[in-house]
Amino acid sequence: MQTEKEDEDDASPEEYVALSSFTGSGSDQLSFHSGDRLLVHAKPSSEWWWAELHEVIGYVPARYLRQDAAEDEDDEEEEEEEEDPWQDEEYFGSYGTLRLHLEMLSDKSRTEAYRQVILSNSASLRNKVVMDLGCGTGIISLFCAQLAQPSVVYAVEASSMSEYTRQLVKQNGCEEVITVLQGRAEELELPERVDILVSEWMGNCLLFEFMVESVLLARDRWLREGGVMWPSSAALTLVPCQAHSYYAEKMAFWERPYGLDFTPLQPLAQQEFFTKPKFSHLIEPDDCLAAPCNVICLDMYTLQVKDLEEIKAQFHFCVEKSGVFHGFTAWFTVHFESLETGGAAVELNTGPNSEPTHWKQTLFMLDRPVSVYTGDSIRGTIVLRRNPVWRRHMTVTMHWNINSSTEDTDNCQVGTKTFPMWR
Ligand SMILES: C[S@@+](CC[C@H](N)C(=O)[O-])C[C@H]1O[C@@H](n2cnc3c(N)ncnc32)[C@H](O)[C@@H]1O
Repeated sequence: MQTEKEDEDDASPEEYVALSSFTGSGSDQLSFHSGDRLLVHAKPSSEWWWAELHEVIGYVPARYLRQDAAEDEDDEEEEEEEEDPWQDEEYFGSYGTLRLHLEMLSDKSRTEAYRQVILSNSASLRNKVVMDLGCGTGIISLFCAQLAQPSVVYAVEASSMSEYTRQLVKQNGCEEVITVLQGRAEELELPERVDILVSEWMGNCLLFEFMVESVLLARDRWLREGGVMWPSSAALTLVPCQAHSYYAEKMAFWERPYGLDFTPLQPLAQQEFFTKPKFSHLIEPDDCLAAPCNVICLDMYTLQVKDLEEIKAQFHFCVEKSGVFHGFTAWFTVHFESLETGGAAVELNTGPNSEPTHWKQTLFMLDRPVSVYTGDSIRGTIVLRRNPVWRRHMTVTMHWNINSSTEDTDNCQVGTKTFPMWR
């Protein structure tokens, strides 16, 4: 009797087209460019397939491939009917429940930053028209109505939470000022342009969920000439770091549990725990091996939706203390410009030197830790590539190069790794 796997191996390879470029890490992953045609020989897991390109064979991430449109038009039409690339039902479904709103409102640093922006700009907000895009429970709109005197706040919310937002607005006596509009911002009509567009759109590693696209589209459509964006700019910060306890918990554990050698499970552990980034990581400032560096800076006035497809930056860290380089940690900061003459900008920093927020930080583990020494340099690039199909997802590719500072070694170690978030 043949096993399923043998059946698969015997089948003739299927042709797939690459939706976007991919740079393989390690010797068993295959690199390819957008539009390349690959022959898939086997699908050992739902995430990684065994494929061939120009007579070279290796593992490829399944989510980068799609069957040829010409061959499979009917299937594709069916698929597209079934699956929304924005996954709005799931996305807005989760914002229709209290769990996420409780998490966000309990995050004092986050919520207080918005409160502070409004309070410190209350004089300038007088008689202004405000849009609060993705108002959720309406907290930012309520701050505007209570702490300043805008002429109107359009509180836009696509999830079913908006029904409660209306009640909260009424309950707090703000119905004269706040107009709650239920629907996707992209599909709504406002009676006028706005002076201020405020939104809390940031996701893990700044961009995940890509709500920022809705904000940019609303800016182009509804913000009046000279109007203000809050946040006004955003930065992604990166640092090479140690992660001893996470490494011990997920990888070193298999070295000798109960006195037995379980190391054959380590490659599996690497695939299972280190392929995707770890959200909700809290890095100790002491675990930073170098000074953190702002790798990406986005200007919310000039950023374009098309810029989000691929954001690439270079980094150069100078190792400040010897240790084990387990990976990179990323976090973001947003700035809110002041409207008052001489007023200070407000900053919301989600890094390890500020009060922890509900985003915490994002940890990207290398496949193998590397010892580094004071004076070594770590140079490289980071590329945030939006998923061409699943529009709320992206991959983060890091390429790095460690140059030793010690004279007796001519040691240059190079690595590349692509992390899906999540597809
Ligand atoms: C991160 S939450 C912020 C909620 C609220 N502003 C706060 O600070 O607590 C983002 C909210 O935006 C809503 N949202 C996301 N994209 C939207 C869009 N295109 N149109 C309308 N609402 C949207 C979500 O349903 C969610 O409630």
